[in-house]
Amino acid sequence: MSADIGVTGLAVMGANLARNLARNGYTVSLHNRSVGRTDALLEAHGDEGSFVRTETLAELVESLQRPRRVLIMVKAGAPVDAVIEDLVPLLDEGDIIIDAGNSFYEETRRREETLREKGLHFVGVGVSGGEEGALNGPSIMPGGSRESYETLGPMLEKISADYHGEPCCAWVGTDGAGHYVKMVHNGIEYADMQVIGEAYDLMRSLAGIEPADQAKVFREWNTTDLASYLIEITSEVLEQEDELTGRPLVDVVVDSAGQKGTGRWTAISALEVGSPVTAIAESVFARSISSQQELRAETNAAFSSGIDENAPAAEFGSDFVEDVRKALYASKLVAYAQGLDMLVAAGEEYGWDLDLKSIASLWRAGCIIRADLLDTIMKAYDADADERPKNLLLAEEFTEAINECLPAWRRVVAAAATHGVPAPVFASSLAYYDSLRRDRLPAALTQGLRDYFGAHTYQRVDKEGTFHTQWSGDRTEIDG
Ligand SMILES: NC(=O)C1=CN([C@@H]2O[C@H](COP(=O)(O)OP(=O)(O)OC[C@H]3O[C@@H](n4cnc5c(N)ncnc54)[C@H](OP(=O)(O)O)[C@@H]3O)[C@@H](O)[C@H]2O)C=CC1
Ligand SMILES: O=C(CO)[C@H](O)[C@H](O)COP(=O)(O)O
Repeated sequence: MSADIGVTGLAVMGANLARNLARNGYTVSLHNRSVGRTDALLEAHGDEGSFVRTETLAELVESLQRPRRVLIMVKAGAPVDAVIEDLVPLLDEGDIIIDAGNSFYEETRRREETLREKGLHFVGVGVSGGEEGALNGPSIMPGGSRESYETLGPMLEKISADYHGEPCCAWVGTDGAGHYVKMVHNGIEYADMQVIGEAYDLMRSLAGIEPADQAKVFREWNTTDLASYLIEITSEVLEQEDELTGRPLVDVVVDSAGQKGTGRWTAISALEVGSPVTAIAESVFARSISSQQELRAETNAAFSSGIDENAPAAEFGSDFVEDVRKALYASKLVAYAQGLDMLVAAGEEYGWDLDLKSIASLWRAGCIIRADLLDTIMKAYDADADERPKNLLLAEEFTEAINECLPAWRRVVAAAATHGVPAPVFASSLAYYDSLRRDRLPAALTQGLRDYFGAHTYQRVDKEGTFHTQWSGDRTEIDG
């Protein structure tokens, strides 16, 4: 029997996607560089659907119906190129290679261009949902040609997460657009997790709420406008007790956050397209600082917080917890606003007509950043182009929410600074909001300084033109 699709790369994600495809009625050919993974999958789950066991890529390709669809789910980077190099001589014009890993979008653009010249479709697909999502329905963000989506789309939509009858899968744009959207999803994921961490740290350090009690707080928050997958699993992580020591498990986990690259790429790309994703970038830096273990230990020994130990203890009760919830929600909105802004900037840069409403719809289920607020985000972009908000914060629902959270947000950032608890994303999100909101920024002074030392010129608020002042000369202003 010829298979509908081949999957190569059967670690956690590939194996679960293959099972998901088979459970949905597709015949799936299986391949992995080391055949042990293929056999392990067949042994444990071979009865879940129709699978074809193959040992080589040639056998995999041979087993597929045309046009052939080969889904690669290997480690991002050089392994993807290695697999493509081995696959290409085995394929014919019109066949489709799908890279569903977390590949860097520029590499996807390069691969797509090279393979297009050979008559092959190369589809970079963002997949989110981790192990569980890959099996039961992930959020899927496919790029590549529209033509390839006609063949591939129905299959991807069928295995994607279902949000009230709608698939969390839609074509997002050509070449690297799918991987770009997934990358920004992960950037938001970084910020979302960081603000959760800051809320936890503040409630623990200032209000003395232990992890098991915080689990209850997060569970309660999950019934508010913060409701989301990450808030839900935070309560589960916080209530977990370490079997070995009886302590909260979170206390015996090394406080050094890993990162595989997507957050860093988001920050780099944002700098390149000129999009100020301060919350996302700060959350990447927060992970970097956390992993500077030796420097942190030395600094911890060298400095104190500088807080007056004899000052009367401040009260951090239930009002503070509610303030933290509001600061968390406002900062989370900023992270989404920044991620979506960045997509608009990247769309202009790379020629993608990214539809923010559709993208928000893909994130409503299956993915790590799924949250109730995505429904509201979708509605905010459900308008004619000239009526869509320029920034998510300007959507009516969110303007009201920010106004409601603002006093609490300021109190929390002030408390964090006063008491020496780092809250980089709470603080930078507030600064972002204030920067957008203020009528004048000190950028005018920056322009003056640039003009002073480099004759970079400036514009005036009261007349057209470009001007230069002879700052160190007779101080006259001349046309620039
Ligand atoms: N884990 C997650 O939650 C998520 C992961 N992703 C992305 O999905 C992809 C797969 O992730 P995951 O399942 O965690 O697996 P890994 O990223 O750990 O990759 C392991 C797989 O890559 C294969 N591989 C590595 N090097 C090569 C090579 N040179 N040639 C051929 N195959 C190679 C391995 O084969 P072998 O068994 O022979 O070593 C194995 O099948 C990655 O891009 C990841 O970033 C996306 C969303 C969520
Ligand atoms: O894509 C994912 C979730 O959406 C992966 O889990 C990814 O590994 C998360 O990034 P990092 O490992 O850098 O935290």
